[in-house]
Amino acid sequence: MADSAQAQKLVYLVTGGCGFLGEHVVRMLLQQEPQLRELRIFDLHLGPWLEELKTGPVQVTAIQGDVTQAHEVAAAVAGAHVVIHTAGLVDVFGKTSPETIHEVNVQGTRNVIEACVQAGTRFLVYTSSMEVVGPNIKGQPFYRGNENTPYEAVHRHPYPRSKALAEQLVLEANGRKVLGGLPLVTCALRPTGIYGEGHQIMRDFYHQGLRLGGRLFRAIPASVEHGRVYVGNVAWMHVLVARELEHRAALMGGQVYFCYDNSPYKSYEDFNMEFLGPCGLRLVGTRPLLPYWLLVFLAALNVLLQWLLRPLLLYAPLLNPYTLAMANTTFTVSTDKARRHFGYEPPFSWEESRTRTIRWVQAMEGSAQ
Ligand SMILES: NC(=O)C1=CN([C@@H]2O[C@H](COP(=O)(O)OP(=O)(O)OC[C@H]3O[C@@H](n4cnc5c(N)ncnc54)[C@H](O)[C@@H]3O)[C@@H](O)[C@H]2O)C=CC1
Ligand SMILES: CC(C)[C@@H](O)CC[C@@H](C)[C@H]1CC[C@H]2[C@@H]3[C@H](O)CC4=CC(=O)CC[C@]4(C)[C@H]3CC[C@]12C
Repeated sequence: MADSAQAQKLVYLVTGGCGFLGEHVVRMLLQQEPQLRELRIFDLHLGPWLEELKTGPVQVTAIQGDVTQAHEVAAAVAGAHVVIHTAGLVDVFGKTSPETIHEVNVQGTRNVIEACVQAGTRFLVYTSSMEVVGPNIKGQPFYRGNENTPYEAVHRHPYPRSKALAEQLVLEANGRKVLGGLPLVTCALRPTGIYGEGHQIMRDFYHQGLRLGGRLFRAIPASVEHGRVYVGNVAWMHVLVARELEHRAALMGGQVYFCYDNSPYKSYEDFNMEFLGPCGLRLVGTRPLLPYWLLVFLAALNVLLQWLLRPLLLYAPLLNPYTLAMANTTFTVSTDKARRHFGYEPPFSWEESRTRTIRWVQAMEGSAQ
């Protein structure tokens, strides 16, 4: 990338740039990256909001494309200095087949890596996930863990498997010679459960609560903590890593970093109520209203119903065996590796993150407030 002596401006490519995280990364780059000359936004589904971005000083290029198509990826990467690869299928609800999840998340990532090598693009930031680590299929807790905490990462579900395989490809690609002979510098960021404006699962919980008369029913013990991180802080970490990779290649290249901020450790459901409560919903029960065995049965019933109804409609409820197991296993992160390696500090405090998310829920159509 250009050093301070050069006036050269940079070309960034964000794959998945129209997604929940991707949109925040795109907007953060436009606000916070002074070296940006062109921002390419590559996505299967382009959002109409992109048009409003084309009035600024940075050239914004929207590219409708599919990461599973190597030639489309190669065309988008050609000439880029930095690639931020967020595109992926985030499906733990059985909406897509395991093959499709693998094709997008693994082969798509392989296509991005090869495109960087062929094009001479030297810096690649990959959006990995906490799920690469866990919770594992044995339900072992990961309590205030960090990037070096020993943990048996064992996955059967196609989503975490695909993220683990893709992350491995990215880290192994670090140091490969790209066109021109210089080394590729890669880095993987592992967000915990992201929340904030645009979070579809939060939207689903909210609408479920509205359908149930303003109530949600506790299914998970309050003692089971799940790490969460605000989308704006995750976006900032991506921007900062992309900027620092060149100057700190020896330290950061081939590394993984958890995405973290000062969001409190709570159960998944109690954390959601930080935003849904002020918007008129109530979480019924100080402990799970149903015994765990019954939840397991209902989750399995949902899988059967999904299979039976598939020829007619997509039935993909929040409760299934995987989501129940995830929600019931503590997974929290406590680390400062990103601060130590590239000076990351979360720009949004917990209070700001909470306020922004509440305002977004309140603005949702059909709000109870
Ligand atoms: N949402 C979360 O809590 C977390 C998400 N992540 C990761 O962050 C990344 C972004 O996730 P979200 O923003 O939540 O998901 P999202 O579904 O909102 O965004 C993903 C974007 O990728 C695009 N995409 C999907 N398949 C594509 C393909 N074949 N070609 C091109 N674009 C394609 C989608 O159109 C979408 O715009 C993913 O890689 C996910 O694994 C990691 C940790 C937590
Ligand atoms: C129905 C109840 C049991 C309810 O509590 C289920 C909650 C469930 C939908 C979520 C619990 C944990 C979430 C996952 C976690 O935040 C880690 C993730 C990382 C990602 O990369 C993508 C999203 C997710 C898998 C996230 C999905 C929703 C949960 C399973």
